[in-house]
Amino acid sequence: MEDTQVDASARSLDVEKDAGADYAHLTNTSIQSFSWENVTVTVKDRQTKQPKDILSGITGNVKAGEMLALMGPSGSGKTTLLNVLAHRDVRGTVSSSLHLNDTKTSLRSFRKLSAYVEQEDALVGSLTVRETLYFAAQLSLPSSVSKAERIARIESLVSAFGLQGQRDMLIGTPIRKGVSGGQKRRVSVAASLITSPSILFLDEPTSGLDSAASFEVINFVKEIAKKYKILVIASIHQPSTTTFELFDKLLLLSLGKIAYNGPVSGVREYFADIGFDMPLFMNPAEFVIQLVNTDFSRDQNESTQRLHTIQDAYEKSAASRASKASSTHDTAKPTAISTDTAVQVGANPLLIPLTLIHRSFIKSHRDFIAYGIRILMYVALAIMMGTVWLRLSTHQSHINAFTNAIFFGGAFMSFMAVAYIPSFLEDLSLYHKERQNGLYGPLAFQLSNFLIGIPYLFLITLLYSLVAYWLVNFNPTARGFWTWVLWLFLDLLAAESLVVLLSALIPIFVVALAAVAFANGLWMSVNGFMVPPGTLNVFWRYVFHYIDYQAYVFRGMMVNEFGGRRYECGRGEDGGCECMYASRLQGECLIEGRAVLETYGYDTGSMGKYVGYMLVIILGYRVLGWAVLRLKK
Ligand SMILES: Nc1ncnc2c1ncn2[C@@H]1O[C@H](COP(=O)(O)OP(=O)(O)OP(=O)(O)O)[C@@H](O)[C@H]1O
Repeated sequence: MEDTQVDASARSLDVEKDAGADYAHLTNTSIQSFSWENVTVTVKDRQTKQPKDILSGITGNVKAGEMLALMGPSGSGKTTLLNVLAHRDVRGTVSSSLHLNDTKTSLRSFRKLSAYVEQEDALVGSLTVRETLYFAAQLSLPSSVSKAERIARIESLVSAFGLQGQRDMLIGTPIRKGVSGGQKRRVSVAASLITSPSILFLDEPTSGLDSAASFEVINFVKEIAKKYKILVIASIHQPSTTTFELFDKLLLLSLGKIAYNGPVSGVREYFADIGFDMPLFMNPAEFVIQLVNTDFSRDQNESTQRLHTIQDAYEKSAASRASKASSTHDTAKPTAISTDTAVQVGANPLLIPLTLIHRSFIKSHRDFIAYGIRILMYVALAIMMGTVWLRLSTHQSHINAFTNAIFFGGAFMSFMAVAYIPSFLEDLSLYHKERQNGLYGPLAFQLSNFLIGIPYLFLITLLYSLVAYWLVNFNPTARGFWTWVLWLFLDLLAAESLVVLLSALIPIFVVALAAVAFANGLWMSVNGFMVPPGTLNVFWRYVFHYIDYQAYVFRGMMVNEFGGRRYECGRGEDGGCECMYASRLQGECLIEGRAVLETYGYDTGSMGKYVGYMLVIILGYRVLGWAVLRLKK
């Protein structure tokens, strides 16, 4: 089952895998230094509503092949600084001066040159390690990078991160065990390096890992940084001593200001010089964090005083002067960044939806719980419906049962689209992370989501109809069957598009669930079954009935059943003919199905028009869904 196209193409080039172990293309030759001066971020304080600096005057730099640790107590501003440095969106007013080599950075050049690894892995659990890197390459590399080169990059990254043994292992889903937590992190970092960035940002790369796994992850990153001259900036909580010592530099923050900025090797000496001796055998990372943390101190005044002493000492220190000097620029002679050696990021936008469809396809056929269970649920529902309304006859006493079955078939099936919410929210979270990394936008996501849904929803429609339609004994003609399939398929397409719209708008599981259930409840009550359209009061009719996709599905299915069928009337005690609906065939003791339709105000023509309305509604939901994703950052 796991023998996919990806494996096949990768295997065909297996001969190159060892050649890729030391891959020159990963080497950064364009960026020698990245520096930042006076980074200040001001927000409107939540409580006082006054301007508040959550970062002020942060200056620093990192050089090719160096690894900088951004540390500080919780709330000290690490994430905010990391986001400013990575040119990501930050709440508040940002003032900063960022330089690559000696050149002021631009967002465009920076995106091409850097990669950002989020705290939470943005991985698809049902892909293998190698497939993950393959899709990262497909989504981020331009078509000018040949297939052989892609494979070489993948293989070199697999070996650089010590993942040879896990190459064909799944990342892992909640029900299928995959690689370990530390290996997952390594895959995330490796995937972000596929574009050969010069600067790598890591947000809490060791969170959730034990100290051995943390050391392993950071050690791999360190080796890569040294070997390929990559500049690494990582925010990190409390590393163990050995992990801490892997970093070259430390930028220690507290309450938005610098408490220390300099070599890791000089921490002990520096703090001893300003009057804070580090006990022997103490983890230096723990020592410095405790020193600048004011949150849990018994004596708040004392800890605040101590922090001010440390921050003032840093301000006056040689380390601060050195940092400022190396972050100041000779703007008269800027060194141009050679963009020809910098990687060209960006896959062909036309191919991105195809790559996303390919990825979803692998995910759907491996992730049985998410997809197979839903199919089984629909088949079970079909059996339930077919046996409840079992073999209805064309006697007039079954007309109501037919109508109820039609309502249930359309309305309940669209209601069950709520089962798609968890899977969609998972895809949405991956999309948000990949969008932040500049891989693709809402259009590619919407398009691929819609296209991948089509065969799947058609399969559900067909399975459901094959069982339920014939068991119930709806209009037993091939034309009748396929017309029913068409309406149910459109129904599910609309229901799923509604799920996408509402879940994109409110991406919280329980709230999205409530919103979709409410919307479906509304569409059910005004679709014409509960209250015939002619009787429905004007507000509900004009505001909601005409934009209710379930109304067109109910109408279409009703016309399919009653448009051309006849039903036998009953016989009274005197043996006379008693028809529930009057029609031209009353003399033959029959009811023409159209008489049933008339009570709802339905005519039998214009099917094309109503199918058109459905397509407009589906398109409308998708366009709105796209707009929501576009507006939400
Ligand atoms: N509007 C605001 N009003 C007041 N304080 C704010 C506002 N916005 C952000 N902050 C504060 O700015 C600080 C910086 O947050 P940031 O997430 O960068 O810290 P952090 O060091 O990454 O924290 P953690 O380690 O807990 O993730 C926090 O203390 C936060 O409460």
